[in-house]
Amino acid sequence: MAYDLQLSHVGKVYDNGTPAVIDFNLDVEKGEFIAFLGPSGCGKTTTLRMIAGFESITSGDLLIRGNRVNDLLPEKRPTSMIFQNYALFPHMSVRQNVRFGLEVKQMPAAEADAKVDRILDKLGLSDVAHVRPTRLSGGQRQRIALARSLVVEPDILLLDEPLGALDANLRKSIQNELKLLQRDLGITFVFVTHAQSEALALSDRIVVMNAGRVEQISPPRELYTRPQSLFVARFIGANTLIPGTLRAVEGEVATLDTAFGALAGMRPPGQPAAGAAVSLVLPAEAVDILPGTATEAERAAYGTNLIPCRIERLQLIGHILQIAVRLPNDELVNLEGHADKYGGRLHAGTPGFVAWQPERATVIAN
Ligand SMILES: Nc1ncnc2c1ncn2[C@@H]1O[C@H](COP(=O)(O)OP(=O)(O)OP(=O)(O)O)[C@@H](O)[C@H]1O
Repeated sequence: MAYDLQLSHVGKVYDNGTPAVIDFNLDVEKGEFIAFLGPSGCGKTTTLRMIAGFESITSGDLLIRGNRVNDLLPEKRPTSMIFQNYALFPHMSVRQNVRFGLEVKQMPAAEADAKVDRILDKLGLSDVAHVRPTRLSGGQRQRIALARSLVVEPDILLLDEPLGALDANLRKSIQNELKLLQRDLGITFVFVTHAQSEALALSDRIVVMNAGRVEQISPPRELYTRPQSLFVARFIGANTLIPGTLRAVEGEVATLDTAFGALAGMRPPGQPAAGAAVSLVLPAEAVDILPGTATEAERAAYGTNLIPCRIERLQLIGHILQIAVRLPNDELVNLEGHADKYGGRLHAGTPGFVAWQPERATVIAN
């Protein structure tokens, strides 16, 4: 398999001794959309800058299309980078901004003009080609930055929080544009964000980072439904974590002993031994709430995965029922479900059960 981008045991220690990135491994296929996601300071930008060549690599290897590029200058790499503030030249027109990279490459004028025309057209900027970017909106400036990066036809486009400066509505619409553009061009995108909704909406795979290390690399849905560490379970989605000790693993299902009795979920990665400290990760969307009046047969469908609770609050918003329940340990859990599913059987101030099927929850080692 030929990869577009490979990071093999890549590490970065800054001159002041800060270990910003530790043993980073990732193979990216051509045309993939990869997001680096994690809290502030976890090493996302440093990793992106190492790929671009703006930051040196302390250890490991960086390969682009099979060629080691550790020591290659940024302008010699087949990458283009978009910065959060776009770094447009204010004294140049949109067209001049976009054309700049081709001039640096000393491309013949006619060829450069044709390429610039094409990309301005593609991004809907032809009408403002002669305007200075300072007079344009955030969304338009974002598109100019994209045009300027894409006109040089990079193999890999690197984006550092490119939507961070936009308001929520514009962000949504540019997200869609970005995804369509990426599919259309078929080039590899590596995208840094600390907004999980953005990473989940855009990426083929997400790299979750924590304190310089990679926690998990997975497609969005898998990250959501099968977190592999407590950090990921806390960082992504809305999960309730129930601590316990591992009792047994049978096939794909693990049972753990908890303060609420024996509970079951999908087995953890690796081979933790019986008695190991583990947690059950219960995604909000995996939970069914049963009324206290549920029949024996209804309850039996969940095996031992039933925790008595008190239904504290119900609020109907459109056809979505928002439910707050209190567990026996006093923890408040917020859930929501389609109103039809509950058909008026739940009542605030009454007892109920939190219930789930084992395959909808995950057991992970602490
Ligand atoms: N030039 C530098 N010199 C020394 N330390 C640095 C430098 N740049 C970043 N760091 C440190 O390296 C670590 C990783 O920083 P980095 O900017 O890569 O994180 P990030 O995940 O991109 O954060 P953010 O989301 O806030 O941009 C942090 O501890 C940061 O303080």
